[in-house]
Amino acid sequence: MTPGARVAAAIGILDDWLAGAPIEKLLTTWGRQNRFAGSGDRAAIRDLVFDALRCRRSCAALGGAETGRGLMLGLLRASGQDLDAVFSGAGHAPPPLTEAERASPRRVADLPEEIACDCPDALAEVLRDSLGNDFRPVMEALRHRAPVFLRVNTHRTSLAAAAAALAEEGIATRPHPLSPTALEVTENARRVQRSRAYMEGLVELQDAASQAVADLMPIPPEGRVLDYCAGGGGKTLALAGRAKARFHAFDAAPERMRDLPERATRAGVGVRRMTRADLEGGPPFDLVLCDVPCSGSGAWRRSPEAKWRTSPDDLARLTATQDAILSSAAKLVAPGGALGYATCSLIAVENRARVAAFLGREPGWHMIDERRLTPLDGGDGFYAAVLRRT
Ligand SMILES: C[S@@+](CC[C@H](N)C(=O)[O-])C[C@H]1O[C@@H](n2cnc3c(N)ncnc32)[C@H](O)[C@@H]1O
Repeated sequence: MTPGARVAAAIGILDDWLAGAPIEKLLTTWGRQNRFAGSGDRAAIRDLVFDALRCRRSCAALGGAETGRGLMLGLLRASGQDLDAVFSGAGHAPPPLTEAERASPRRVADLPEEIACDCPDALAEVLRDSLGNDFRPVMEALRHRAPVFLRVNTHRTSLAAAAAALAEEGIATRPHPLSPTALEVTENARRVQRSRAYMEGLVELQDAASQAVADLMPIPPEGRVLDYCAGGGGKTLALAGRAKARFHAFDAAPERMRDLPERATRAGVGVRRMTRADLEGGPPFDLVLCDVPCSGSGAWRRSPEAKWRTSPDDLARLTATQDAILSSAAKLVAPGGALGYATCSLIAVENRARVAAFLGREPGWHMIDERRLTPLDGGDGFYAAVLRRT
């Protein structure tokens, strides 16, 4: 496909997204309906779409309209590309620029602050309150692609040996200060999932801040550990890779854990999936981690759709769920045991405020550790706290 044809495809997908369709579904449908497009074309179109979504407000302002065409025009204008070469009208390329489009603003720096930093209107106030002086730099960081990180399975290998195995396959990495198990991929990230190191379980794809959250959890040697919101098991495996203990995983939507046994086998660790009945009848745990559902605002670089589709009502529903999860999970912790709370959110009401509310309503707990990370630390934004039962 020509660059113009790729842009035309991205315009169509963005128009459907603006009409309310979910982005992953649109990209999959486009791939199915355009089987002539190779993997390079599909990846390039995906990049264009995600780049425009991250910067929706500024792209629309620079493109003169909040349409697929306006967003792509704004995106290409912001990166200084030759618009007439892409919007040529030749072949499958989009039609040439109109006079009005030529007259749109040219530089992101000339736009008002909240538009220039692509802050969603609906959450602007809570983001400003939560981030304080970091508001502008964090929102700016969220306008760009996230780095690719790997977690080295230190159960199987060392950081240096994993980096050497990846380098043999042309994948360049470097250690990252957020976690002793983290490698940042600096070249050929798209090769990772086909690499021997990945397939043999030496490394997993996992954000470095997510690894830092697992690092904060006090794993009792030989004790019983429960990942209470296990999902695909990213945190479960990060915990199990770190220490010898008996690891268990639970999720209110058990189907989310379906790949966990295969991933655990690849990593060479044991994880037992639990049902609600197992939890109700079983002995307590020495550590229970609640990696709760949240706005995902710390991960908006990877999932930019959520940046524009999360409302204050969604936040209210999420905080109620977070409170309920903390209260249920606390009942599963043994005396003297620990309760971990984690979100990939930058919004204070989902973070420290939830822990404070829990400590206010449940006697016999105190906080022993806490960490707040933003994309300025290099990885996704995360919040984690560890509470001890007295
Ligand atoms: C942020 S995701 C977990 C991600 C996962 N820990 C990881 O690292 O890959 C939150 C998970 O909580 C689960 N969940 C939602 N409500 C729950 C509840 N009341 N009890 C337990 N899990 C719940 C969701 O199904 C979802 O899989």
